[in-house]
Parts: sequence; structure tokens; C-alpha cells
Amino acid sequence: MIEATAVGWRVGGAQILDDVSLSVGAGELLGIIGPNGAGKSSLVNILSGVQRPTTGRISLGDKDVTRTHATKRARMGLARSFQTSALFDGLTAGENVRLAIQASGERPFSPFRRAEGDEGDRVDELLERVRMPGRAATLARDLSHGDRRKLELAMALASEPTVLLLDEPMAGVSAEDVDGLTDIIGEVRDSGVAVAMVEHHMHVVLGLADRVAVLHHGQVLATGSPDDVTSDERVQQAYLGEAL
Ligand SMILES: Nc1ncnc2c1ncn2[C@@H]1O[C@H](COP(=O)(O)OP(=O)(O)OP(=O)(O)O)[C@@H](O)[C@H]1O
Repeated sequence: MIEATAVGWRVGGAQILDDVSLSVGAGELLGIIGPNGAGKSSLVNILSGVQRPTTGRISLGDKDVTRTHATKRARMGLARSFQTSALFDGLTAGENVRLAIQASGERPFSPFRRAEGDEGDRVDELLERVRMPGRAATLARDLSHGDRRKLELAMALASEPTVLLLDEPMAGVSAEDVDGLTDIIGEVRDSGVAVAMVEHHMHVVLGLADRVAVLHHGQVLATGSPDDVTSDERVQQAYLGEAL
């Protein structure tokens, strides 16, 4: 569904990404791991169209989207979450989701438009999908950190994406919420979405991913099943001192 071929990204004199090739298919979850500064977020930005690579190619389905803007890629079925929270704190959980539904629709987006058609049902469905039933009326600012991350997932799912890019969806959440988010993301993958997930919680990535790509100094050090990459000596070297 989404593929990077020989992607390089150079900023000033620094080669941030170098000859990165990877792909994620429908119903597959690719975990992207690597030490701090390896280039994981940069890669997500390039896959989503927030940044344009210096060299190489990105394709979405059978389309070359290397030069396609992020907004257009979103209309083509790509959704993403960000490392930092992207919610409207003064709106309720339901209103946040409704805005995401409207923003992904055909009609011009307006934060002042009232719910219409089956939007109310869709909001409830999406909140249920992320295990937040009955939370529609809670202000985003009053949600726990874990629920905020779930709400962000619901918003990313509002466009019914075929490809979902997640940049550290579990950063800073409690162990209990990590388990909940893991289940939800697994269900999204099982529903046929191609999911690429950057995550520092190693046990989550290794337990959930079908394949793992290890980035190191902007290059793909290894790709393979969780077992293959954890037993790879170069990967162990890159993570020296950290439990894999
Ligand atoms: N816009 C930019 N301009 C210059 N350098 C950048 C830019 N964006 C990222 N970098 C540099 O690229 C390198 C990779 O950063 P990136 O955030 O992609 O790594 P990461 O693997 O996501 O790290 P972390 O795990 O800490 O989030 C870092 O050295 C960073 O300083």
C-alpha cells in the first residue's frame, strides 16, 4: 500500500536519511525502531508528505506520490498521528472526532457546522472503536493522557484510511493504556489497514508487528520478522546496553 524506494533526505550538510527502502501492505503492521536521532520521525514526515525527500520515490497504492502534498495524500487514504498531541482542548471528545470527520469529507471544512446526517453515529462508532464509549461529552482537556492518545487515533481513523502512520502513539502513557492502545492498533491492522508505527516501547513493537525495520544513522540496518531483527548482531550492536 505504501512504499519508500531508495529515499534520501539531506538538510543543509546533513544526510538525515540515506537509501531507505521499505513497504507496508494492506493488513500488515510494520514497526519502525531505532535509537534516538536515527531518522524515524523524518521518515514518517516523508511518507506522509510533510517533507519531500531529496532523492528516491514514495508510492501510495500504485501511484507515485513523491511530489504529492500531504493534504492530497490524506485524500488518497493516508492518515497519521503526531508525536505530540494534536487535539482541540476546549472541545469535547465527540466534537474533536466530528471535526476530523468533516475535515476528511468532500464539503469545505467548517468548525461551526452542526452535526449532519449520520455524523453523530459515526462519532459514536469511532469512539467505540478506540474503547471510549460514552466519552463523547468529555472535554478533551479533562481526558487522561492515554484517552487523549486514543482520541487521536479515533481522529486519524475518521477518514477511513487505507494507510495509517503512527509516530510514537504510546509515548508517555501508563502501562494499562499501553495494553489498550496495543489492542486497538492490532484491530486496525486486522481490519485491513496498512500500519507503519514508530514506537520506543520495544515489547509492544516486537509483540505487535508483522515486520520490523531498524533505522540507524538514517539507514535501514535490518528488516524482517521481530525474531529475525532481534537476533541480528548489527541490531544488537546499535542497541548496545539496551534490553531488546
Ligand atoms: N528539519 C530538520 N532540519 C535539520 N535537521 C533535522 C530536521 N529534522 C530532523 N533533523 C535531524 O535529523 C536527525 C533525525 O531526527 P528524527 O527526529 O527523524 O529522529 P528519530 O529517530 O525520530 O529520533 P527520536 O527517537 O529521538 O524521536 C536528528 O539528528 C535531527 O536533529
